[in-house]
Amino acid sequence: MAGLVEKEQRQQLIGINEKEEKQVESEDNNNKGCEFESGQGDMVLGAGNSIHRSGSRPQLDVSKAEIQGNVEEKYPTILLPNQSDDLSHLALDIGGSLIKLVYFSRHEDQSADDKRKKIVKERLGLSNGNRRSYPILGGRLHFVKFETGKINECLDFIHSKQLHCGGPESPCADGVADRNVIIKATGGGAYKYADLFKERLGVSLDKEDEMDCLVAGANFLLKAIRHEAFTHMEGQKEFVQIDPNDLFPYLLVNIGSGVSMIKVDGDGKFERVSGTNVGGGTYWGLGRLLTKCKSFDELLELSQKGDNRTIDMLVGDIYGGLDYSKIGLSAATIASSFGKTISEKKELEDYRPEDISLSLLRMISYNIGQISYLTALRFRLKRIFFGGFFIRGHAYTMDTISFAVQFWSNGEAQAMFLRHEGFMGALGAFMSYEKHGLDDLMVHQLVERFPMGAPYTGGKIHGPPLGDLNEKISWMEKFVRRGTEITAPVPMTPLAATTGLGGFEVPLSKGSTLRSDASALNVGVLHLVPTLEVFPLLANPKSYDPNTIDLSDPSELKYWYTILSEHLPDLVDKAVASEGGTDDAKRRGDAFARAFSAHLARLMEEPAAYGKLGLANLLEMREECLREFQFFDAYRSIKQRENEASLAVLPDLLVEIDSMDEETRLLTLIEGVLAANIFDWGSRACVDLYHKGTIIEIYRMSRNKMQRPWRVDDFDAFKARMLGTKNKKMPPHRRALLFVDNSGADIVLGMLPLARELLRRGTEVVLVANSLSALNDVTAMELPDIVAEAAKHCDILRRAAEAGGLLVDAMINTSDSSKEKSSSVPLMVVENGCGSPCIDLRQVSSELAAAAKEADLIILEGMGRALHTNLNAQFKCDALKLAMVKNQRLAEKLVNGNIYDCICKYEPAG
Ligand SMILES: CC(C)(COP(=O)(O)O)[C@@H](O)C(=O)NCCC(=O)O
Ligand SMILES: [Mn+2]
Repeated sequence: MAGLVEKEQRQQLIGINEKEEKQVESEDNNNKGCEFESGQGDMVLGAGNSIHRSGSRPQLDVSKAEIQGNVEEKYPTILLPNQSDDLSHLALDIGGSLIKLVYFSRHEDQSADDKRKKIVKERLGLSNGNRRSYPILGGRLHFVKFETGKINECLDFIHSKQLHCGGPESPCADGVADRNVIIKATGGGAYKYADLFKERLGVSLDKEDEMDCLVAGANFLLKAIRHEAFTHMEGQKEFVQIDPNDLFPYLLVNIGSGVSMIKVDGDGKFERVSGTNVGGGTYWGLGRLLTKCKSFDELLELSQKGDNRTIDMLVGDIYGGLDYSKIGLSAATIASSFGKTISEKKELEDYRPEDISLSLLRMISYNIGQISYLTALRFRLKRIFFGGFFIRGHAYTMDTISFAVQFWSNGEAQAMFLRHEGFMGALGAFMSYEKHGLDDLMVHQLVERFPMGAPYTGGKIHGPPLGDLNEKISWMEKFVRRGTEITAPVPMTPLAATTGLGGFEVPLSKGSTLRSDASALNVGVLHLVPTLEVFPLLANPKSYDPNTIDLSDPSELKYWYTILSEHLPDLVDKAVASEGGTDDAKRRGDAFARAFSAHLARLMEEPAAYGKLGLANLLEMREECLREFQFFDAYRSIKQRENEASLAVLPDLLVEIDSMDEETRLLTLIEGVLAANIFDWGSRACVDLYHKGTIIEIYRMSRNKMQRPWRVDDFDAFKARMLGTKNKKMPPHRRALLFVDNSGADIVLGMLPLARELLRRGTEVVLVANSLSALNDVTAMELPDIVAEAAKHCDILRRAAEAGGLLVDAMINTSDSSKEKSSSVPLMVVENGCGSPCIDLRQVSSELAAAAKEADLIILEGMGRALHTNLNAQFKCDALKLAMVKNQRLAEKLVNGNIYDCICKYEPAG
């Protein structure tokens, strides 16, 4: 069994259902090839060790499969030791102008094979029984596009990434697939280019129906991606929260060359109920004839500089400049598209192509919006989602459609758009591989992250997202060599004003800032983390928003952009030093700085590029970006130094604390946590302080300054719950989750002494720490060693740590300590599933979710976890939020206070 658990770190875990499990077992026993069926499709075990499957389904090698965990479980997990990591897949949507690719790559497992995880699993009774019957592998979904006219670039890309063979880990001979590999594809090009794919890559394209794919893609996006749908009115993008349980029915309007209106009633349940032949093809066709434009994008770009009033007949033209207010029409409303051209003695050449393009665009968008609304009305559909190549993120198009829907519905209905709309078909094709299990993925299992590579390059790059580190660096260098600034693609400025009553003013001149199609389809990389769960103690998971600071306020965004930009040189120095200051590290440091700056610039231009942007996302992006350039722990040596210094004074602190009465002790402990939270390498002000004294001097100074009342001071209420009052005795909490923050004094002199007090009172303590490093935050990997060191000076900690299985080595040495172990409540460490200074409780590790089930007290510590995020979060159990505010602006904004003010916010279970 132990061997199995260890293997789990290296091998993928695959859940199968009962029936299959027996078959796998029997296959494994007699090791003979035979066919086995599953509810999900056929897989054929070949003679020998490999498995062949029919059609295009993923290949699983189930040879030497072992059941992991309890065989009595309904859906036990099995290990597939011979299954390689190459369950990568690719699907294509080959349209007339663009080829869209969706492909999957496995996560590199950054988590180490540590004993802590094994113990936590045992203690918390964590099994893999909740995994579904088919695997969703941890990995990333990438979205890439190419111009169809440059299909060879697309083939080169697939070839370079070996996507047609199953990913870089399983290259195929001479770059041509040696077996009959079949790739799912949709769109007309799946027919047109089938031979080319066969010739160049040796693969066959399995054609999937376009509409099936479209609907499957839309359903997946709407159910599984948090900020997928948005409204777009008068230039304002607003994300709409879709309840996946209340999605159907809806109207999907796909605007391609023509327009299809599809009533979607469920997964795979849809009907094309209407449509119009006046669509994208009409705009492009008529536009080409009338303006001589060479491409759709060029035509669209022209419209940016257009004034349709020279072409369209407006209500004001008919009514002598007045509104026709009796029927609700403003003077600026278009009475007749192109109507003005009949009354004038002008020829085509007398009109500006820009104006023609805008008139056409407005005519067609408006018409589609209107018919869509009427169709929705006919079928009593509340929601209308628009997608298709015609939209391609173009703000003016979306505004016009939205306007039409709003106008004709009297404000009752709203048009919605999808961020990944350009990839719906490709995603749907991808989902038609039956074993991915993507269809029942849930929002909390997907994390959208900023893509590295192409997106920074100004919108005209059709190249691949960058894969390995060398590619990333050489890509950066390419730009440096050329002296090209890495710029974020500039979004369109969609600020066309309306006149209110049914007509648009002329759009602002924005020809130079139009974001062309190539970048409009940029979306993040979707990280699939099947083990993530919603934190079970959230009182209102549906309305929970982790971010306290809303970055949709431009001045707020500008402030944090400046802060993070200013921190950058120092961070790069730390990161490079943490890797020994080698030339390679310097090169990576430089590349990281450029990539991060480019991301920041991109978000400044278009904050909602990857969904709703909060401060926590920015702080996480910085950490993700460091990891992309292989800086896994930039503050490694600082953390070590601070841990050692703090552990040296811990025994004295504990003696001091133990000499106090219960009440003074509790207050001193809370003060201690707040004071020690000053050791924060993410705060500019604090870092400046560290030059002025030693760790211990600063800690003393901080403690001496602790003066109540704190800026938010609920200590008395917390004390009453902990110690009771004269009239009311209170039982200890059963289990407390302590979300710890920084290394050094923060954990050693702040949170551990508090944990010790809780343990002393009979409360189990679970220290919740980061899975991956972020700034100087302590990680779950590091904590057992720190606890072990502290335990050398303290019996309470030692016994609890032993009871919690934390002192594994110590337990092995003292065999009879197991009896003693039972005399204490346990102290445990769990990872939180994040690698950021903040925490989004919608997506936490399964360990934490399991630990939370017994918990009745939560203590969130630090600015990232208790202020930037979760300050307003409500919990089902008692919650204490402790932090020192180490930023003047934040102090003013959140608590009307000053830098170094403290927050002690206690909220009893609701
Ligand atoms: C990154 C942090 C949230 C970390 O704070 P912590 O959670 O460690 O208390 C915080 O240091 C921060 O918000 N820093 C940026 C602001 C500044 O430099 O003032
Ligand atoms: Mn921190």
